[in-house]
Amino acid sequence: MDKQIILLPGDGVGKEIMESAKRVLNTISSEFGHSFTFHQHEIGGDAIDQSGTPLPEDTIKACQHADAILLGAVGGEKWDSLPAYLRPEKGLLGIRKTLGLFANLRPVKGFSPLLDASPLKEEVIKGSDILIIRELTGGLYFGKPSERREDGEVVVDTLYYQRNEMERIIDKAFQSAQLRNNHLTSVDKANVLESSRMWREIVDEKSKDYPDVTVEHLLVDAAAMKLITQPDQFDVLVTENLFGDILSDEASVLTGSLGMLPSASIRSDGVGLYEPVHGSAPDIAGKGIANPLGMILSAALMLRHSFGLEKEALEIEEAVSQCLEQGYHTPDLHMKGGQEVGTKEMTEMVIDNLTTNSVCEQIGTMYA
Ligand SMILES: NC(=O)c1ccc[n+]([C@@H]2O[C@H](COP(=O)([O-])OP(=O)(O)OC[C@H]3O[C@@H](n4cnc5c(N)ncnc54)[C@H](O)[C@@H]3O)[C@@H](O)[C@H]2O)c1
Ligand SMILES: CC(C)[C@H](C(=O)O)[C@@H](O)C(=O)O
Ligand SMILES: [Mg+2]
Repeated sequence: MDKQIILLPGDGVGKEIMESAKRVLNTISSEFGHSFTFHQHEIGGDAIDQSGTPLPEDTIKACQHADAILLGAVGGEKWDSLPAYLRPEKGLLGIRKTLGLFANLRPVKGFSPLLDASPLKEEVIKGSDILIIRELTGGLYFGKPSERREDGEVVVDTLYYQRNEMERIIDKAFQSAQLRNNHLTSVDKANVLESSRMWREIVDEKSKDYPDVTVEHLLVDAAAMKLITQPDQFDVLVTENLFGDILSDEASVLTGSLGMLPSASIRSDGVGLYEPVHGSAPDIAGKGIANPLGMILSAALMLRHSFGLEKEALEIEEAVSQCLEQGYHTPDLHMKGGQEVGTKEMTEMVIDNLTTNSVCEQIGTMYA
């Protein structure tokens, strides 16, 4: 299979972990006889430094013509004092919006060797397997106006959604629930927000089209509590943009580290963008200790979702699982025993396991 893949390493640890993903994909392509061609472009702070904008035109064009996109992370202190419209994060929001990537799938699946790496009790997190579906191109992130008023004393952010923007993500969530365990939790703040009332109304309307799916509504504050006290109550969780951002970082605690979570940003058809859930981690950037697994697992999601390469995706997931079973872990994973390694060594171990795996064991798909 011949594929053109755009790499957007971005800033901080983004560059370090992108190298890991590229190496793993090169291994997969030579093992399976595919041809992946990589084209690297700038986004975020890196792009501001090079071209004065967080999302250059040539990056947009390249992404529009690609088969898939991998993104590392954007942001960092260096650019913190820039006005909001020029910050690195605008590059990420811009590419998501420009490509119409309204559905962000964030699978939260614990690997058993990491049960003791979480501060939560083993019996609580055991078997955690949740698919968070986050609306990605609407809500507070994109509503206008978003401004500080002239006298400097008033600020406004606008939570704006059109009905169809809610309908399409809710449909996606019901369909994902049907491919998993037919249970959907919808998270909102319908006791306060008008937008959440419309959201809940749509979920109830849509549930008639998916009679096999049981639906539970939760208010976001209670959902945040239940996510880490009774994670087994969740299977597919759907929510709007900001709630999904916050809940997914919280849910990463179930897996032992934020560095473990992959994600897929997609639309109904066309190109998909794959990115770990975490950011540029300025506190550890440049030290060679970032956990590359969220990025590597994002590459596996890309193979599965954009290219239909299920076997190859499973091979990567299995190789990651084997590394952890062998005790290899980066410092963010507070595993008892085992061997602490850096980004490069961890990547090396994944590649080692990939090249020695003769049979691919089915470990279940990361998301439906
Ligand atoms: N997708 C993205 O590009 C993205 C996502 C979140 C935050 N950000 C940006 O990143 C910058 C830093 O934000 P933050 O510090 O709040 O969040 P962060 O996700 O970068 O880091 C939060 C904590 O998690 C740790 N961490 C994150 N990824 C890790 C990894 N792969 N391995 C080991 N530890 C890891 C960090 O060291 C830090 O302690 C900000 O500019 C923010 O806007 C970007
Ligand atoms: C960097 C930021 C704009 C981004 C978001 O809030 O969407 C990040 O936190 C994420 O989760 O992908
Ligand atoms: Mg986030």
